[in-house]
Amino acid sequence: VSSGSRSILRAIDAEKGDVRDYAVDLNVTIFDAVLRDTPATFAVVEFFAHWCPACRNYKPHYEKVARLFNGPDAVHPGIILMTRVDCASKINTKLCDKFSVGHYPMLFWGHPSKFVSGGWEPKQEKNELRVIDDGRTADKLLNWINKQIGSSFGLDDEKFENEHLSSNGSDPGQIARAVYDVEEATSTAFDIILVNKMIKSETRASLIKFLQLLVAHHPSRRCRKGSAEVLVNFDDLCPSDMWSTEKQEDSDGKGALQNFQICGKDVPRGYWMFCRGSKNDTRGFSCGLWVLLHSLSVRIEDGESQFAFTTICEFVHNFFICEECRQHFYDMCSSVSSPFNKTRDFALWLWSAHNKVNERLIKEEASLGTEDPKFPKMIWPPKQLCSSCHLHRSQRNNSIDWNQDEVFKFLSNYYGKTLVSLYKDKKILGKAGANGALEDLVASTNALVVPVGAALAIAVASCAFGALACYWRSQQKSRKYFHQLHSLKNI
Ligand SMILES: Cc1cc2nc3c(=O)[nH]c(=O)nc-3n(C[C@H](O)[C@H](O)[C@H](O)COP(=O)(O)OP(=O)(O)OC[C@H]3O[C@@H](n4cnc5c(N)ncnc54)[C@H](O)[C@@H]3O)c2cc1C
Repeated sequence: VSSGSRSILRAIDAEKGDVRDYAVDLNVTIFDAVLRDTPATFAVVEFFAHWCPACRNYKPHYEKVARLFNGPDAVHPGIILMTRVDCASKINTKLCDKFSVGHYPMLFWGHPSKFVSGGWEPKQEKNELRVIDDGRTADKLLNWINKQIGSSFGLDDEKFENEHLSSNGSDPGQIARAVYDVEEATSTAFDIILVNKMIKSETRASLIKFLQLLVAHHPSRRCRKGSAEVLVNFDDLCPSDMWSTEKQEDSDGKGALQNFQICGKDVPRGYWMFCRGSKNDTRGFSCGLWVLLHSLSVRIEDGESQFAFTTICEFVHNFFICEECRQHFYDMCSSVSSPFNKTRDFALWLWSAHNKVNERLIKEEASLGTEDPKFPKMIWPPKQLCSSCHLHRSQRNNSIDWNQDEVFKFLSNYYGKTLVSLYKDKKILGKAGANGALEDLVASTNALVVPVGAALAIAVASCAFGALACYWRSQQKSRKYFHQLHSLKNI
């Protein structure tokens, strides 16, 4: 779930008495955004009225089904978004009229996008939404759904015994679901940085460099936008005394960044679509971080490859809170002797570094029994994903001989185009308003607007440094003007 997902998650997390609500409460203000941006393939919308006794009695049935599909603990995540709209709430009157709601509860089924700016007419032949006519109990509703999509979901399905959690080892299309994980990993990485107070004088520059890389090359537009906002307001958001005792008292130690969401407030949390493990606590963030790093590595230009290399090495070293991981990664970074000057070389280096980690973990996890049985570590990509990448297996040490041109081609496609192929945030930024300059800036993928290497040069920005610098300068000017005005008023 993306846009509106914070409200969704709040709704999902809301505890009402002891009964947890899984269905997402929608109203007219968030209806389109939530349905437009959910990563789920299907949606159910229940129109009801809070005063209607039949609706009250129906609620536990609906919730039993919603439990399977909604929320971070969903048994079958990312397939169906279950929502409800209270037609007795005045603001929703027009919305309910659009769907010709004639009785309560009335349930609709369809592709989420078909609900957006849409409606339903009883007599229209080509209705793209269907009324669920046989969903009066949880059993019946789930049966109806199973018939629509050929599934065999059961009300008693438990988390992680999930036949739909297909291992992503053989289907290249699966990576398209990871764009939401990359957003979640980015947000999580920044949360970790804040909670652990990792922005220090010696790590600031490396964070700024990483933000630059994100502004220019993050596969998600809203993460590019958020990163640009952090970057241009860096001094305000991350003042050098941000962890001082005084500041901590009034801001829980997170400084002005506390309420800032690097990828916007609506990114999915706790979902891990591509990176969801079949056991609790496997995969998730570290998988999402790898996917983010690979996706950056194939998006950079040749001329940025050395910058990307040092930036990622420093980021992992300073901010990846897994001591063993960052130490191993740092060792691999340190063993590189000559600078990168091609995207290809850096992308292949990162791929090979990841495979070295995989190789180590294959043995380690097998001996400790800590592997995720559905997602065993492997030297990657397996033949099923890219047969042309494999030349043959060397007899001597059983290692794989790779066709590196093919591997690079595969990586570029997989972490480039395919990763963003299902992405739905195209309209997320809305109209260019006060932040127009910033929005233009992140409008296109690979909008390289910050001259890479100019990290701190933004602080002495001239417009020659591009749109971001211009934007930063205009911010500074209005800020200065505001301060002057403020001091004048005080006089
Ligand atoms: C920088 C970094 C260093 C780490 N170091 C360690 C460590 O030292 N010890 C440790 O226990 N854990 C380490 N981890 C965590 C570990 O690598 C895994 O992320 C974690 O175990 C979850 O594994 P996973 O099955 O989700 O697949 P991951 O290894 O996280 O991979 C995610 C996805 O990337 C794809 N992939 C796999 N291999 C490659 C490759 N070579 N190139 C491109 N794509 C690939 C696959 O689709 C896979 O599903 C590290 C993580 C990161 C981000």
